[in-house]
Amino acid sequence: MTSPVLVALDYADTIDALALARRLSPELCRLKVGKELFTRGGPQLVERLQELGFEIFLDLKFHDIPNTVAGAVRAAADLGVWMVNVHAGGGRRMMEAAAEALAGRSRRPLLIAVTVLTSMTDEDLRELGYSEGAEARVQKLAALTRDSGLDGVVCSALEAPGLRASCGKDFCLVTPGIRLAGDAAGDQRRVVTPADALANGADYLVIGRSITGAGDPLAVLQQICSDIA
Ligand SMILES: O=c1ccn([C@@H]2O[C@H](COP(=O)(O)O)[C@@H](O)[C@H]2O)c(=O)[nH]1
Repeated sequence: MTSPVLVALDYADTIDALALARRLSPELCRLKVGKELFTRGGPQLVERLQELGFEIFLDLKFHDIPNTVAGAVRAAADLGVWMVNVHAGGGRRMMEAAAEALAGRSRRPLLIAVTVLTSMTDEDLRELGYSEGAEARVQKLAALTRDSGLDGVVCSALEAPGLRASCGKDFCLVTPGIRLAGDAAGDQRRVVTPADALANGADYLVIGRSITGAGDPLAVLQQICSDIA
């Protein structure tokens, strides 16, 4: 599997999610299961997607006290997922507890932390009381994530060049907010095309509605894969 594409299965119905998965191919993408679909389908749905041959990014963005997050990350690892995440805003002790929960496993998921959601702007951050903009805040949270022993971060591909420079080539950069040229941004604010995201240094591209909302999702996925090959 060399494709960097992670298709976000944001469905309200497990039947629709499984139907889309059956139209796609594990050769072309991994699948991301987020809060809505997991709340509908639970671990059984993740297992069914894995049985179809897909590696799963369990995008539940855990953010709680260290003991609780450690337990949640352990449960995700027991499910056999490929990647799991927490919120960097939970702080060093929370992230260290999450990393520690996976230590010593022969096979463990990649553990990454969300920095600043790609739906947020500098103005949104100001409203929350942060004086720095998204770029600076992402840098700060990524440094804390790396120092806490995690594998990488979720960020916008706009921040990828700076993070490559500061965090090195082995730090995993997972980038949602991906839009094909001409697609509506919707609720996303820091958006980048697939080719530009990879050129900026992203490792993985999270793509939801540009694929799932298409008339022929497989054709769009194939086009993206051939454009970035
Ligand atoms: O900062 C973040 C973190 C996670 N996401 C998730 O990625 C997908 C994006 O879907 P699109 O339809 O391509 O906008 C979605 O599941 C989000 O929960 C994010 O967008 N930004």
